[in-house]
Amino acid sequence: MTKIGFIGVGGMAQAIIGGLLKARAFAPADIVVHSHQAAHYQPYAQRLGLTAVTSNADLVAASDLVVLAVTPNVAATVLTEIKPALTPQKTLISIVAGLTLAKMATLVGDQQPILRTLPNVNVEIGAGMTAVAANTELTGAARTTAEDVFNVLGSTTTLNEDQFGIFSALAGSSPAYIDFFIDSLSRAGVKYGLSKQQATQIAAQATLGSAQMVLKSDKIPFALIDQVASPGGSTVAGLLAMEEAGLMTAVVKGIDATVQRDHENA
Ligand SMILES: NC(=O)C1=CN([C@@H]2O[C@H](COP(=O)(O)OP(=O)(O)OC[C@H]3O[C@@H](n4cnc5c(N)ncnc54)[C@H](O)[C@@H]3O)[C@@H](O)[C@H]2O)C=CC1
Ligand SMILES: O=C(O)[C@@H]1CCC=N1
Repeated sequence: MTKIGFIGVGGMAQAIIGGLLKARAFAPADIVVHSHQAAHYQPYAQRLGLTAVTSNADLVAASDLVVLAVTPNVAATVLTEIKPALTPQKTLISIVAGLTLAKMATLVGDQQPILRTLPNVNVEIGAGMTAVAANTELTGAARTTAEDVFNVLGSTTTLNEDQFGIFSALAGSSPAYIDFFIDSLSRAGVKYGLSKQQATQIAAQATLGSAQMVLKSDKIPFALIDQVASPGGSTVAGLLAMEEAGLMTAVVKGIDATVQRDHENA
């Protein structure tokens, strides 16, 4: 059986592991974990029945797929550390925002098959959106095996690396922005007397249904807006007030700041 190892067991690694376990894509024991704080990963591994190892090198030795899930500031150090344990039979999968295939190859060698990915947190419930880019060493069955890790966790799209920055903003960071929007809707509901719990359920379901409608419909979002905004009705009044407060500009400015920081971190 293919074994998948995670270097770094923070929020994102746990979202991926949770999604893989829910999809029954890997047996718990075939998921190997290590991070620099035993107190964090050992109880987690024990609770889920994962295999915990005590060093990054041991993790690489025990894994066919090695997922780099550390923060960007330590990624280069970790790749240099694991280089001696990597072989061309193993696939290195990075989820680190801003870390290019070329930079990884300089640290672990040109022969290493590598898949650069950018998943989002919704992989945890099988509703993720993940960008993938493979280097020239990753081909055939090995590439399929690596990409399938993310196919079982939701949708995937192959992207040129120069588009990872905008993808990271639109899909990687946006769950936080969409949660912000849902919370704003829900807070408005509380203002009008709904309980926070009920208002959040209503706002979240309306957001979910609207996203599904955009994906299923052949209409663009602007046409769907017109379908909701009845002539002389309440929705158009709300839309105009939101736009007067600068909703679209606020969203685009937020994405600009996200993309800029992603470039700075690269
Ligand atoms: N949070 C998200 O929604 C997304 C995060 N990412 C990327 O995922 C990566 C991890 O992000 P988070 O999980 O949010 O961060 P996090 O801070 O929750 O997790 C980082 C993990 O790395 C471990 N670590 C640090 N130094 C280490 C070392 N030398 N050896 C082994 N493990 C070490 C930490 O103990 C921790 O478990 C980042 O590179 C980020 O860019 C990518 C897409 C989405
Ligand atoms: O905030 C971050 O840096 C990462 C990248 C995409 C989502 N979270």
